[in-house]
Amino acid sequence: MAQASSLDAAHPRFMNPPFPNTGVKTKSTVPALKVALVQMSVGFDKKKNIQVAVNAIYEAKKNGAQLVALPECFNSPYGTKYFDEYSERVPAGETCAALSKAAADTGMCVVGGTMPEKCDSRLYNTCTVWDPKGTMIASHRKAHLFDIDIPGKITFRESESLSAGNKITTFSYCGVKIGIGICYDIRFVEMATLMAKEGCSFLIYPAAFNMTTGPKHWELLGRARANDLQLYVALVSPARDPKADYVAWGHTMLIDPWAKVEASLDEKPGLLYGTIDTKVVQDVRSQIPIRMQRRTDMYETVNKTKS
Ligand SMILES: O=C(O)CCC(=O)C(=O)O
Repeated sequence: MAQASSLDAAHPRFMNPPFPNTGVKTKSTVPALKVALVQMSVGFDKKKNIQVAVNAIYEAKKNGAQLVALPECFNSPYGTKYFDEYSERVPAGETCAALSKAAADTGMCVVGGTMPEKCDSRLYNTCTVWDPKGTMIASHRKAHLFDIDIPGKITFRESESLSAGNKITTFSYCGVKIGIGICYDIRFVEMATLMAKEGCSFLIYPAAFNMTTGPKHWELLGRARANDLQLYVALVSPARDPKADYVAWGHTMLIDPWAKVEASLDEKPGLLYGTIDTKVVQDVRSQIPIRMQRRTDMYETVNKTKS
């Protein structure tokens, strides 16, 4: 079961003990992973953003999480005009140093939301992943750039300043194979399919939907990917700031392999806790065996990023 607690940088408060001592499947022979999803406020002060994230990582640890995930653009305002100024080399910059230290200090896996990454003369929207020793074990550059035009509602062209990544990113932690996509990446079922084909039971999407597509598609897409691939999906958003240039939808959520929303936040800052139980993944996949029933003689999704 997943539960929420509130997050405030200065005054952390706990609404619920997130992981009851008896509730987690310690006797199961298949892996289970306690996770915390951080819906934090993001402003113009980069150092403060990093500190809020680090505080949340410590709060997650105090509440028993083994893995903590931050939202898209957690160290920078979201907008093409900000990416260059807030960008850093990966893993050389202050943001990576803070994430590495927080992972090592807490002994948790930290999925570092996203940050603008500078590499040569290019900018990427990049998620870094840190193991409990503080070593970077994966990084994902957003592969599908958010270029849309809904007249009168929202026009956004990430490709004005960002370059796209070109690989599928998965890693293993505590026996659970995990895949990473970033925000708009979730709209592309092929990418999620390839992550599932690599063995993932859990997909994490640091994301920042907006006030137009958020209410229409946020939950729908999360549940669709969970249902298509029969796995857990986490959508991790910044908290909503109505005064920001780009107003995030919020509603961080964890969805189970039945495509049920296990728990979700509203638009305010908070931490969401839940358990990834790979036994549930196995159950759904054996009870509705679509993975065995695909007509690969008719169609197939192929990873072209590998040689
Ligand atoms: O797909 C959407 O509607 C929103 C995507 C987005 O905000 C992003 O990729 O940053």
